[in-house]
Amino acid sequence: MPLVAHASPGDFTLSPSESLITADNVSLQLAGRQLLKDITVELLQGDIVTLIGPNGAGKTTLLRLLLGLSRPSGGMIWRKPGLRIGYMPQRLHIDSAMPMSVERFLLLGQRRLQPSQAQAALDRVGAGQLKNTNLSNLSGGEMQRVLLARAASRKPHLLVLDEPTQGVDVGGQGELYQLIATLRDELGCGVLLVSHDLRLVMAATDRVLCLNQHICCQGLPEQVSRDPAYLELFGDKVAPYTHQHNHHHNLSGDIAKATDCPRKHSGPTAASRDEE
Ligand SMILES: Nc1ncnc2c1ncn2[C@@H]1O[C@H](COP(=O)(O)OP(=O)(O)OP(=O)(O)O)[C@@H](O)[C@H]1O
Repeated sequence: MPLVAHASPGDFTLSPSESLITADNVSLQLAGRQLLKDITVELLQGDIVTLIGPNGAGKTTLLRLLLGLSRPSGGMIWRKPGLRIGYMPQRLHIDSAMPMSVERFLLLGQRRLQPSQAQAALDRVGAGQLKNTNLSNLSGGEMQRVLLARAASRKPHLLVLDEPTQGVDVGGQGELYQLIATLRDELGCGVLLVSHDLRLVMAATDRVLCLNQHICCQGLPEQVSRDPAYLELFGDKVAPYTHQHNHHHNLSGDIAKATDCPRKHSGPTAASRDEE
C-alpha cells in the first residue's frame, strides 16, 4: 500500500485549491490495537481546525498520518501536490551545553532562508529581540514563539501545531492563540492545532474536532458549544477541560463499548444538524 494514496481530486467534494489534506474513512491498527477508526476530515486553506481529545486519544498518531509520516491501515489520505507544511512540535529538548543562537536555529536545514527573512519571521511573532539569544536560555513562552517563527518561516500552506501552548502561562496562551490567528491571516494558510484546552482555542478556531480514537463530535465552535451533546462530552465551558465520554476504553485503550456515544460517529456536524 502506498504511503499516501493520491485520489483524483474529483473524488472529493471541494476543489483542490481549497482542500489541503483530505482523510477519507481512515483507520489505523497497530499490533492488534485499533488506534484510529473511521476518521474523515478535510483541512482547508485559511481554516483553523483544532483537534482536541484526552491523553492517548490518537491526536499525534492522526497528525503523523495526515503529514504522511506513517501510513493508514484503511481509508485514503489525499494531499495537495506541492503542499508546504510548517510543523511546530510539542516541545524541543535542548542540551544546555549546546551553544546555538535563535537565528542559527531558524536557519538550520533551511538553505533558502536568508538571515533577513529569519529576522522578519521572528519579528512577526514578537521575538525579534531574541535573535542572538542562546536557545537554552529562552523561557517557555519565548521558546514557543521561536518554534512558531521557524514553522511559519517556510511560508507554509499548512501550519501544524502540536500543543503550541505547552509551558506557557495562561495570559501567554491567549496571546499565542491570537498570534496563530494573525499568522493565518497574514500567510493565508490553513492551521491544524492540537490542544487539550477547549476554553482558549474556542476564540481562535474555526472548527473543532474531538477525537477519542474516532471522531466523537465536530463542527463550528459556537454551534458545538451550544450543542447539548457537546456539553455532555465536555462539561461547562469555563470548567477545566475534561473528557466525559459515555463509552469505555479497556486497558489497552480499545473501545470496549462504543454504542452509547452521544454523537453519531462520522455523522453530520453540529452545523448541518442545526439545519435539519
Ligand atoms: N507505534 C506505535 N505502536 C503501538 N502503539 C502506539 C504507537 N504509537 C502510538 N501508540 C499508541 O496509540 C495511542 C495514541 O497515542 P497518541 O500519542 O497518538 O495519543 P495523543 O492523543 O497524542 O496523546 P497525548 O495527549 O498524551 O499526547 C496511545 O495509546 C499510544 O500508546
